[in-house]
Amino acid sequence: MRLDIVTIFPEFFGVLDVSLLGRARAAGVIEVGVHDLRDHTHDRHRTVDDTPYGGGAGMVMKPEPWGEALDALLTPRSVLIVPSPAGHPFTQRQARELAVREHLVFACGRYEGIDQRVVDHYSERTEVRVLSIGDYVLNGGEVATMAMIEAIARLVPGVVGNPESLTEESHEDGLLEYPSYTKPASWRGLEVPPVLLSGNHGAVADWRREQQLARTRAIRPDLIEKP
Ligand SMILES: Nc1ccccc1-c1cnco1
Repeated sequence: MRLDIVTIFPEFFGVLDVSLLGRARAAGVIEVGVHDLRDHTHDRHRTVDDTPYGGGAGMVMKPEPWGEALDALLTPRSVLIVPSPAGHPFTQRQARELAVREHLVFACGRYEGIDQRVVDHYSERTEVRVLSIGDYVLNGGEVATMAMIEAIARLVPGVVGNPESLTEESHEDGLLEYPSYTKPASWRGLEVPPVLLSGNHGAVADWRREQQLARTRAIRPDLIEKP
């Protein structure tokens, strides 16, 4: 898989050289390119934004630099991902779908966003996904991009050492994960649930499933499909 990121803060992604993704890059499983949007400006001030048509506060990112930057990166097999508070929810299902794609290009917008014609133009030519990581306001797409890259990259074969560890996790099966415990069996007067010490694997599996359902009902009833 190849990831390309376009941003006005390329230094923000320096951290990708360490952590899980760093190993994946070293193993050649994932290639990452970070590109400065300002390299696609041609004025003395390297301008990437301007005032919004129709008035209003803030600035909008100009379409021309984005057009030049994305033309240089996108191929018909790419997916253009645009983080946005107005996007479709980024979910584990999205992460799984994107983890098997060849080429992801992330467009990190700032200010009040990117001129809408950029999404409209590329939607005619390639797959575009406008995605939100949650219902809150960030200053730009970089943090959202980092979160999505971590969620996606860890699903790419060869990135995580033990693929088993990818299955029993929250949202992987549509439910929240069960509570976990380790030694000591007693800590500050709190005991590990006895079933987990019983050695009865069937009983442990049943208990864990019950815990998943109870937790999901209590914390995220929205995740439980309506009949
Ligand atoms: N708030 C934002 C501002 C700019 C780019 C993305 C976002 C975003 C993405 N998911 C939630 O918010």
